[in-house]
Amino acid sequence: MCFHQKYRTQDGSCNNLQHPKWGASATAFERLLKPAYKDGFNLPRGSTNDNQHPLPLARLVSTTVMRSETMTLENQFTKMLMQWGQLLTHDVVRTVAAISNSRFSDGKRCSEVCTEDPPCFSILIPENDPFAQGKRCMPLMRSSPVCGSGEAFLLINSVLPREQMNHLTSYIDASNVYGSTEHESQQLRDLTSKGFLRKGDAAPGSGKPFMPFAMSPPTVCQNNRDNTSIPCFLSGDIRANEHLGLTAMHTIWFREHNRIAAKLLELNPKWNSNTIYHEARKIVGAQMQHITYSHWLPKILGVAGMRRLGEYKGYDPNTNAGISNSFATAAFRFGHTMIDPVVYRFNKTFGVIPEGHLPLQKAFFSPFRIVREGGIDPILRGLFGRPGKMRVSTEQLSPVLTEQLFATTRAVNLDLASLSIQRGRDHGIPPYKDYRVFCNLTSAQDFEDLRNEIKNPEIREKLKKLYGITENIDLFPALMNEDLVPGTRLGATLLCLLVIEFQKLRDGDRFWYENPGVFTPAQLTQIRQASLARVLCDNADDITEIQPDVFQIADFPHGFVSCSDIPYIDLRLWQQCYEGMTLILQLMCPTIVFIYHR
Ligand code: HEM
Ligand SMILES: [Ca+2]
Repeated sequence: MCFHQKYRTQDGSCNNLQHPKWGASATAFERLLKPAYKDGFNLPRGSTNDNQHPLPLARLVSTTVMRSETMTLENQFTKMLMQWGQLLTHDVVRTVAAISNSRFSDGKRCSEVCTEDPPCFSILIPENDPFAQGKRCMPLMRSSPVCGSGEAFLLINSVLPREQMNHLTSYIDASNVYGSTEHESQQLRDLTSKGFLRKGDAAPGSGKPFMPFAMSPPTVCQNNRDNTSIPCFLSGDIRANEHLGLTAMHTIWFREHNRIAAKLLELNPKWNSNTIYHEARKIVGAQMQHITYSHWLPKILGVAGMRRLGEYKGYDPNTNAGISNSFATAAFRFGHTMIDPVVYRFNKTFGVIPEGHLPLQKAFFSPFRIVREGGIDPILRGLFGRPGKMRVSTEQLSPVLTEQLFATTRAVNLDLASLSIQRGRDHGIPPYKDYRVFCNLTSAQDFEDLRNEIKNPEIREKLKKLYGITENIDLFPALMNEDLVPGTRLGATLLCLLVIEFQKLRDGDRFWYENPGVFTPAQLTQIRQASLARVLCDNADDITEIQPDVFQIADFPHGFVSCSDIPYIDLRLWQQCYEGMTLILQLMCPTIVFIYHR
């Protein structure tokens, strides 16, 4: 039963009143196309005993068409374009992982046995792999299936194909700050205060708080090699410590909640702690939606994609905003091809800090570098003060990601490209060819038929050598190897898949910030003032100058303005009027408050 609630639930349920589970946490991913499993319902295509249409080893695909030593710099956008993409990912998708990393049959670790016995689906390494240093496999465990899926019922001659689950609320609702379940949100809230999030230690200098630490059990972050024992930070999404840029962004948004909560409390001393919490949460989520759709997406989708996305026409209760499996497992991983292998760290004048820049592998799961090496500001300046990595079809993932992923915290290094390819097979993602048809592109019978989207003949030749027939081509590597549609940062099929998903996330969200009634018109005008630059100015330790659009390259001091010149949300529009007023005065109240404060 859904009651008409004023605020989003913590787990996203009851956003759609007719279909309460749409977009909710811990529900199955949507499917754009029927899943493709070897046996029709459970076994991944390309598992080793598949000799009908043998697929190349995921790792071989990775080293052949996904790994690149060279990198071209963006000519328009900063590293923040990548960073926002990852933060956004962690608002909308986290696949529920396997419940164990050991073989069910005998408890041996998947990383040791290198087999495909459940839940292991190990990534085998070709013998002549030049970078593998003698390893036989990288561990991968199959994602948890939805209970009862992946089964054949012989008696009634029916199958339920294996489906995977999203742990997060699909909606862009800042669940990366607040958590995606009631339990998570309670752990993050300071229940003794009036609507604030729990704080950690104070940052030296500014005194602004870090996020609290995740206490017991010991976290992966304590594993760093200098024997310091700084645990991971606790946030709404468990991946917040994955690398320093992401952790810095989480810190900014956690502080933004408390900043807004403090202002709302000042304006409305009578509000109770739940009202403060939910009003602040609503404003934070709305800002994330606004930044995503007004500032970030236009740079990714370009004019062509934004036209296809169309204007917002109001909430559509028939649209299911649940994330689709292909978006999680392939399409939105396009961000992996925008990762620069260096974490830049700048001081106030954009000189390098004494501790220096960092190779990316030293930035994985290392919150101690935030606590001990100058806080979040240097990392944030590195994100908006440097051009990003350009998406180029011959330059995909840096070797840091294909050879040294999580090297500091794991016994066996991982390869991000192999993980995505193997994960696609684990999830039964149909081949690239089928998505082309779904997107109204030509059906590729032959590798030559890919020439409009994958222009480089060498890449087509490599794909042909790897896959043999076009029916075999995995979705992820093919999407990544498409040439960019002019004015966008995406290839043709990828553009189609992202437009569909972002339409659903907007139109299927009853609490979408522009949906009439969610905010008053005057409040909405204020939300539209929001920018990431403003959030950085307000919540970094000491960032006083910034470019108004932090995704756009600016070369300090050119293009930078003082923070006092960046528009802000005037929270006085959230001041509630006095109780006992007549209806007409209550309606006019926000305007009176506004004029009064001017
Ligand atoms: C340094 C930056 C990043 C690192 C180290 C990283 C690492 C990872 C890892 C290890 C996975 C899990 C792979 C698997 O086991 O299947 C993953 C998943 C994913 N990543 Fe990233 N990533 C980064 C940035 C990004 C960016 C910029 C985007 C998008 C713009 C992105 C989108 C995704 C998506 C959509 C998934 C699937 C999530 C899921 O289904 O649970 N990532 N990433
Ligand atoms: Ca969410």
